[in-house]
Amino acid sequence: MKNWKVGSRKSMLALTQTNWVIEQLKKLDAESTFEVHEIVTKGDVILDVTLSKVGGKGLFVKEIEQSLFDKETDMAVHSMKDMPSELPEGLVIGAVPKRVDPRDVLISLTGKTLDELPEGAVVGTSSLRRAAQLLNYRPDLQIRSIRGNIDTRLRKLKEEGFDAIILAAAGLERVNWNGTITQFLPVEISLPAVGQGALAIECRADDTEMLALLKKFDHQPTKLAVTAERAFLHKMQGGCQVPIGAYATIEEGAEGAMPQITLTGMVGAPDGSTLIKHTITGTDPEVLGVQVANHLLDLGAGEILASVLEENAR
Ligand SMILES: NCc1[nH]cc(CCC(=O)O)c1CC(=O)O
Repeated sequence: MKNWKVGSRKSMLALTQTNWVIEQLKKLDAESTFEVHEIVTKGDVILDVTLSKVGGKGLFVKEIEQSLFDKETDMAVHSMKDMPSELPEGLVIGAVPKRVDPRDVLISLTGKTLDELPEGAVVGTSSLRRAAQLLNYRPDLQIRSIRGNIDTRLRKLKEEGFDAIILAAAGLERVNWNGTITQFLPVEISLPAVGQGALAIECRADDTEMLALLKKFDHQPTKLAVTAERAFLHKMQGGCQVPIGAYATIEEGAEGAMPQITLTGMVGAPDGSTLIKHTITGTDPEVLGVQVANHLLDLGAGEILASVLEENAR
């Protein structure tokens, strides 16, 4: 019998995810109770600046991690894509639940798909990754920054003159707003952010009781895929504010054989002029992430990322 304290951001999406995780954990451990602690992060406070310019990794997780260290909370539910590729010493990801749809989606007021949007249409996104890929596919589009939680962005779509906005399918699915989606963008056009569609449950590395509970909730194929994507991100030295995407799929091996991981990585110039992508299949997620990253670095990804960092410093 234990009362676990669960840290969460205050947004509708964060609280929905946290409550969903709690429901699942209750099924695995009927003895325990859980209480949610709402925590405001830097990313929630600074809303008027493009994410890539706010700077610093882990904008949405730092304050929550501090509360874990201070033992004000015992676990925290994050969107995996908001997690920096390296965790602070003393904290671990205790469970990676099964991933939901990893794709980006287009939401347009007129119901027009990406191919049908008129010449010069205004598309809202503050993600350099999404901008790079959209402009590479449709150089005529105008990309405009849009910030805020998903409810705010859907309101701005209507009120601020966007023809369309791009969001993650996962967030909309979790809050039951799939009905707003006009088009699921194929990963060949918009490679998702590292970890998109997955959750990370973070806890203290020495909390064996918590770890034992979370272990039951871990989804191995998702963990393998996300590990490969995050190894790639780490080698590219990127946070969530860089024009980097990665997506891994898992093919279960025959009886006793290792699952096959197919990882695609992407780095793009935010103006869409250059897009570098590469896919490799292997069995070791860490090795695979580094291999894909090294291949992209050989093709000039380092120069693209350096010029983005320079742009942000201005
Ligand atoms: N950038 C913010 C963010 N962080 C996690 C999600 C939801 C999707 C997910 O969990 O992968 C979103 C919204 C979005 O990108 O549309």
